[in-house]
Amino acid sequence: MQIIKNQTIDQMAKQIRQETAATDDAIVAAQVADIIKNVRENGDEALKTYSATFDGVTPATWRVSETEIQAAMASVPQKVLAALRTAAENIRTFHQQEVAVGFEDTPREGIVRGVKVTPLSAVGIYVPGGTAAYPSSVLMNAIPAKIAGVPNIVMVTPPQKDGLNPTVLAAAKIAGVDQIFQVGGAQAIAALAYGTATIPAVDKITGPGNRYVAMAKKMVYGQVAIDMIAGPSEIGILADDSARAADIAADLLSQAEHDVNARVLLMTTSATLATAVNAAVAQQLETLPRADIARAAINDHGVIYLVNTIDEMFTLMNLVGPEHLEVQLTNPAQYLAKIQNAGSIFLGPYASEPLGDYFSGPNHILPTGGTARFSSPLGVWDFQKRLQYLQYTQSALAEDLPAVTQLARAEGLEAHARAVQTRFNSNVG
Ligand SMILES: NC(=O)c1ccc[n+]([C@@H]2O[C@H](COP(=O)([O-])OP(=O)(O)OC[C@H]3O[C@@H](n4cnc5c(N)ncnc54)[C@H](O)[C@@H]3O)[C@@H](O)[C@H]2O)c1
Ligand SMILES: N[C@H](CO)Cc1c[nH]c[nH+]1
Ligand SMILES: [Zn+2]
Repeated sequence: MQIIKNQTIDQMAKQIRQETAATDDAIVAAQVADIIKNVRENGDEALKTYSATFDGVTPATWRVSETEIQAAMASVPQKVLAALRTAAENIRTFHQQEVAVGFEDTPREGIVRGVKVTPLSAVGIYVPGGTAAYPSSVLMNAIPAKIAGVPNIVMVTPPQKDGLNPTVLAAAKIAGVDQIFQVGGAQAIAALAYGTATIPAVDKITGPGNRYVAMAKKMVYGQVAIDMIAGPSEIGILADDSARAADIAADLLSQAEHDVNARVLLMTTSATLATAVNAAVAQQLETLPRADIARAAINDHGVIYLVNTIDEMFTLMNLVGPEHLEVQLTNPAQYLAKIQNAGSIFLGPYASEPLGDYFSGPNHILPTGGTARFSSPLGVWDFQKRLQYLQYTQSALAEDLPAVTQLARAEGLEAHARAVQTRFNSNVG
């Protein structure tokens, strides 16, 4: 990894801003715009072309049948099913605490105002499947949707030459997904946004994916809602001399192996640790099955910042706003207050990032590319919406009438003033 040292905090901040901006690729944008247009105009025919081109296979049917799901379930080893079920339970107990409830109040006699919360009617969940299978992303998407009460959860995932990964289908069964379609990439996002003859249009699309998927979600926003930009994985680690180089290297590689575009950062006050982490990364890469992907990510998007103080680390990491942030500093919990921008935070020497990817309960669908400045982890809140309501008695209306008509006329909106006045007149009259 490149080591940045002997620079001022302003110089390092400038480099971080440049790296973050570089993730929004104009070539990808143009390609994805084309795919969306084609799917919108040509529906399933366009899906066939893109599946053949990008996935090397056009499935005989887009929809996965119940028989295929049952067969997949039967083929998954019991130990894997047990682990999936325990993970599902941990995710469920965590997310049940996120349920938003409405309220109703009576600010004065005769006035009732409130907010009612309702689930979205139909959501599309994207489950990645380009270079790896992601049963964990099925659980992370579908369980919060289920808790929110969404009646129609439509899953899409890229087709595979040998059929869909059985553990992905088992996870969908465990989580209660309603329909599964084998289509991936930007074309799947376009299909969910606009609908095709076989794939239903939904109200919101959630879930992670590579840069094509992330760009497509960004582009269909407005036609449908999206959860966030959840693109290629990222990890930022803050470490001092108390951290073990081998542990840091392992966690950096855990995210680097996702994608050649994954971003991995270490900020440390220790020059000795920086050198040791670099050596450990090189050594661990030698035995990693997905070394090619991880090496490309480390070489192209891997940086170690050697900083002067712990405060500098937090200032710079808040500029990055990484998807995952590990705090491997002495007494890590004391630093929570200093963190403003990060998707998910892992404190101390034992909270290794993959615990969050698979198992412990917090969601692994998280904002990337610096968007943790304004986005949050996927949660039950993403599958709920709010409606407001208001009711008045006649005497409450009489009391508020003068102020409301004043405000309407101050805006030059006479019809508004008359609407309220008329209601009052007709009711007294
Ligand atoms: N941010 C998060 O919350 C989070 C969580 C899990 C995974 N991830 C990320 O999800 C991604 C998974 O990526 P993946 O590639 O394995 O699966 P994917 O399903 O995201 O992407 C595969 C699809 O990309 C499309 N594609 C591939 N090359 C293309 C090209 N040249 N032009 C147009 N489309 C193309 C194809 O349609 C293919 O089906 C990784 O980047 C990983 O880091 C992010
Ligand atoms: N680290 C990914 C989010 O960036 C989530 C994941 C799923 N499986 C393994 N990892
Ligand atoms: Zn991961």
